[in-house]
Amino acid sequence: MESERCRLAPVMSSRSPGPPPSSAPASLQVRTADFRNTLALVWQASPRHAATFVLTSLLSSILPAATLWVGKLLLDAVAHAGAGGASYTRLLQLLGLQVGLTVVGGLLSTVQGAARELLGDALQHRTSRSILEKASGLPVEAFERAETYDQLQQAYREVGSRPLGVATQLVGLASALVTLASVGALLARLGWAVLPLVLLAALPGVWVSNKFGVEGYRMLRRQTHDARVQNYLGSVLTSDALVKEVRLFGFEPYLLSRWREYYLGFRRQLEDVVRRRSGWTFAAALFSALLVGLASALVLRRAAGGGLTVGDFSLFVLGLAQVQGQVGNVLNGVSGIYQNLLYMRNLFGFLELPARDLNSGEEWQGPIHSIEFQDVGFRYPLTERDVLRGVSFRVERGQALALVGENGAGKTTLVKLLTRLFEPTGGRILLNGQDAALFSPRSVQREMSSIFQDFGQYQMSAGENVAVAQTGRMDDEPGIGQAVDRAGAAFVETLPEGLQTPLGRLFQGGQQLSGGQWQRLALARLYFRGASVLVFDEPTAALDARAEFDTIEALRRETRDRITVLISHRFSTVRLADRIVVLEGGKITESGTHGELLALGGRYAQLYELQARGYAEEERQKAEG
Ligand SMILES: Nc1ncnc2c1ncn2[C@@H]1O[C@H](COP(=O)(O)OP(=O)(O)OP(=O)(O)O)[C@@H](O)[C@H]1O
Repeated sequence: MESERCRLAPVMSSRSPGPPPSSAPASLQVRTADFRNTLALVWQASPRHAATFVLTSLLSSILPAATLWVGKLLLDAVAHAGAGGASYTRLLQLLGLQVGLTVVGGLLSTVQGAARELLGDALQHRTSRSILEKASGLPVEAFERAETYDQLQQAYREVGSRPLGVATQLVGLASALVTLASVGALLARLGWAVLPLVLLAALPGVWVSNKFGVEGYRMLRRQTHDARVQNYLGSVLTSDALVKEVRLFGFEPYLLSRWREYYLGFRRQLEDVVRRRSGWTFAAALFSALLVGLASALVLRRAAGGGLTVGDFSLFVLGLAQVQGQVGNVLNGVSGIYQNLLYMRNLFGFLELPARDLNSGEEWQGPIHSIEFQDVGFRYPLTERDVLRGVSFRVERGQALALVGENGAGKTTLVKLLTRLFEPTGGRILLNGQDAALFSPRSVQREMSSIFQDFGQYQMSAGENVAVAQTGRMDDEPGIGQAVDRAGAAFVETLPEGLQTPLGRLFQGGQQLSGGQWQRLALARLYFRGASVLVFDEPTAALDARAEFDTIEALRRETRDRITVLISHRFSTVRLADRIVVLEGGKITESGTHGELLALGGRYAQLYELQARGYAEEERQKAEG
């Protein structure tokens, strides 16, 4: 059985890798669809703020040309004022216009910033919710694959900035085009070659930034899996669940050195990219400076010939910076949208994972009276070995069925099939004589309750730890109390706030429980759901002798009008079952009552003898000691 409790959230690294190495490059069609979907995502997150953001951005985009023109008029007017060419009133009018433009610009940019911030927040919330909704609809098997964790991690990383990035860059692109066209028209007046030279000067820098943007993305994409391993190593060092083992065995230095090895690998790749990018960036800057110098020389030649006013020259100097900036914005906008869409694929890729509709199929009604496995086989996805083969048995209401077998025999897998977390890959399961596959998993699961070997220890209140089994009855304190009593979890009453006491070490004020106490609470959770099938996977593993006895008594009691399925390595528990099934290598090798199996003298008898001998030896040593 895999230990899910030890699988820790990947939270330790500052790296932000892209998609996994296996993801194929998306076609143009996919990119176009992603683009549309991203914009839809942004719009739906908050139409009001999205519209405000677009409008204010576009209005702002015409301000630079207007400011340049008014500035030129003002300078020319000042130059002529001395010679009586412009009155003080005229100068004041132009100044008023300039101040007015600045005020409008400030207002637009304030509203734009506020709209962008609120839009970003709404977008982050909406995208996170989509991811969580998707994750909650994924089949259990998806959580048993490393790829799912890669995709989930990548999707989460893109939540914050990418969708807003695409929208901002698109709006920025449109605004830059408007500014470029208007300022470009003003510059074109200064000579036919000036504008093309200035435009050309902006290109190399943008090309370099685009080239290395894509390269950076590919680098992160290659590193995704290793970064997750690194995260895991870091989280082992900071895990409350593992700290005891780590300290005792003293393998912190080993973990740290492996963690650092991964870092050094990432570092080498980063250094390579930074080195090449720096060289290219410098070359681009050099080329750009040459072209700008040429354009300036052309303008100065015209000035020397008396063909330019002071205002025109100032327009050239300021316009040059504007055009360069805007060409950069246009091209960076295009490449930025492209790059952000690469990352958005990670998010959409995750959101497109096939979900399992737990509600598809007929609605199961009423209690389950009988369960029959008919020649059931199972193979985990992407593996090549059947872990269950030709499994057949029947169990009815009022009976307890025990599954026995060595580690890895297939007991938990069988329970996963029974509880419809997985579907058999061969044979069928009959419930009350009807094929379980016809009914929706969710409706069948309502009739089942379980305590798994790796049961949850939820960092919530004690009451919530029980009531999550049936959230419709969250406030049913008497019901929760009864379940707690049935599970022998009386310690809950001694907690500072009773059922309201927060549990676990993760959050402030949380009370930590012992392994056995957590297990009793998980039992209470099992009882809280009024199910007709109860599944106990190692229910006494963490319990002391007294608690084990209580649990066995409870099992007897609970079985009377239900079906109980029990997995245990403790024969003291197993022997009470009405029917015992022995699994070996995924096949049933023996089945019968405790007495029958002992009489048979097979595998069961052998394992039982072994355990009994162990107990007898213990007793003898105690007596002697
Ligand atoms: N998610 C999985 N993907 C692939 N193989 C799996 C998966 N889970 C379990 N297995 C394999 O299936 C086999 C049966 O595992 P299972 O957990 O059912 O055994 P078990 O009898 O419950 O063992 P234990 O007594 O140790 O809990 C094992 O060989 C195991 O490696």
